[in-house]
Amino acid sequence: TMSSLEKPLSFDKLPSMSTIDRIQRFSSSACRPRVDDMGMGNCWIEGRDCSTSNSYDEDCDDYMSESSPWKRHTRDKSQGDTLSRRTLSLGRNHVMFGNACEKWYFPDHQYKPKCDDKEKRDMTNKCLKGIPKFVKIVEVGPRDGLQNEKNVVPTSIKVELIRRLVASGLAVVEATSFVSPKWVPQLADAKDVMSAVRNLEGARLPVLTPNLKGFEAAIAAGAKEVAVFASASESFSKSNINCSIEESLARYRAVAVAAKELSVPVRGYVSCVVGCPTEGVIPPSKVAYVAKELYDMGCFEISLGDTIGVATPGTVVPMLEAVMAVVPSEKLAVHFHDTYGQSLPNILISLQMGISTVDSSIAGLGGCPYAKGASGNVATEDVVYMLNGLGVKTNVDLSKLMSAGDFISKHLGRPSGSKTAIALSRVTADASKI
Ligand SMILES: CC(C)(COP(=O)([O-])OP(=O)([O-])OC[C@H]1O[C@@H](n2cnc3c(N)ncnc32)[C@H](O)[C@@H]1OP(=O)([O-])[O-])[C@@H](O)C(=O)NCCC(=O)NCCSC(=O)C[C@@](C)(O)CC(=O)[O-]
Repeated sequence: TMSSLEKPLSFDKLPSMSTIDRIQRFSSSACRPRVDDMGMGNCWIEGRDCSTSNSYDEDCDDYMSESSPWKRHTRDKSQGDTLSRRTLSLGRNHVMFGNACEKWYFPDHQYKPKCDDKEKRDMTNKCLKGIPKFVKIVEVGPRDGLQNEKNVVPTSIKVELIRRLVASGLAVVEATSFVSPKWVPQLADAKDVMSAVRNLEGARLPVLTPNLKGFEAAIAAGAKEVAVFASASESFSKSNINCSIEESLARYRAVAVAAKELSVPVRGYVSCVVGCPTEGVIPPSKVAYVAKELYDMGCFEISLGDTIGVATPGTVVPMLEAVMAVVPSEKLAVHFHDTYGQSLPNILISLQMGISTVDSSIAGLGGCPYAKGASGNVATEDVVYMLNGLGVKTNVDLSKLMSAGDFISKHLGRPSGSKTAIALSRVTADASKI
């Protein structure tokens, strides 16, 4: 039996707007305590001073060149004051939830390297060195999430969800798919969704297009960016888009040519980058081949999808190494499903390898109708929480994001799939009783 702490929150306990408001209040700079009020001593101030020294960086470079063959691709080569940026951000994160909870979020041993303790400081930076300063999050909930819902979500709810996601600061929100309504009835209202959000400002709103027919319909509805989706598994290609990998690439070349004429950016997906529901293990060389084909036809970014969520860091590393040998890391994104709870470690190792674009889905919605057993994508709230903790910028407001997650979870009538959303709603509920 589960203890009360372990029980998932029931629907009626989901965070209410007043909870969100409380978080907002906690996170406002007006309430920010002084650094030394935060129970973290002066270590971060000291950390900033120390981290600017050259030897610090050189130590890290030695480590990276010894143990990280992918180093040449990382964007973030010299981060003299990495630690201080992470400190400031950590401070914000910390403040957000108040002193009462600090011991749960930031155990002493994790984030308190002392200046005179060179070994500890080096260790911290060896682990954080490759991680980019900024991560672009591509929100795929309205598309990848809602395509898999048993009940079709009304157009007005989809539109409101997209609005809220954009309002949270997400710069890219995948809005819908112009695919066959016979194959994916959940997104049969693509035209109406797109027409309603086409003039929304502040974010790019790409849509999936499996062929020229879909591309033309998308453009007619007002889409300004599209995505094509190939697979590294022959059998998944067949079951998802009813053609072989080569046939799909030929279709996508036609889409890429048409898009180029209109200056419409095309994103490329590769599915089943680690495993396939029918073929099992997929060799990294196959993934690299498909990724390179998409890149060569003009895709500005290639998203590597662990469609059924079987990857672990142990399989992500060789897969990324193979792909990075043919496509630059800054053109790559990772797209993890959370079937085995491996998404966050998979993302972390991807960041350490220099990836700086991460796909995720609000409230962990998602799955693929043609990949049985695949669970939702990694939850955007969980990704933002982790990145905040690492001091990586995302420009996403976690409280507004939670409001979007709350909105869709309430509509779907089930608790959020985001552990962060559930935990924060508990924390703020507890705080309100103090
Ligand atoms: C690719 C097709 C269309 C081939 O489907 P098909 O049946 O082989 O297509 P067809 O060319 O033979 O045409 C059959 C009918 O579909 C129509 N049709 C043809 N194209 C379109 C279109 N674009 N929009 C609307 N209608 C279309 C076409 O006009 C015709 O209509 P009919 O004459 O029978 O009335 C179909 O298999 C399909 O739509 N598949 C989409 C499947 C899908 O959306 N899967 C989920 C997204 S992929 C994913 O989730 C993975 C990802 C990206 O997230 C990454 C990861 O997690 O790994």
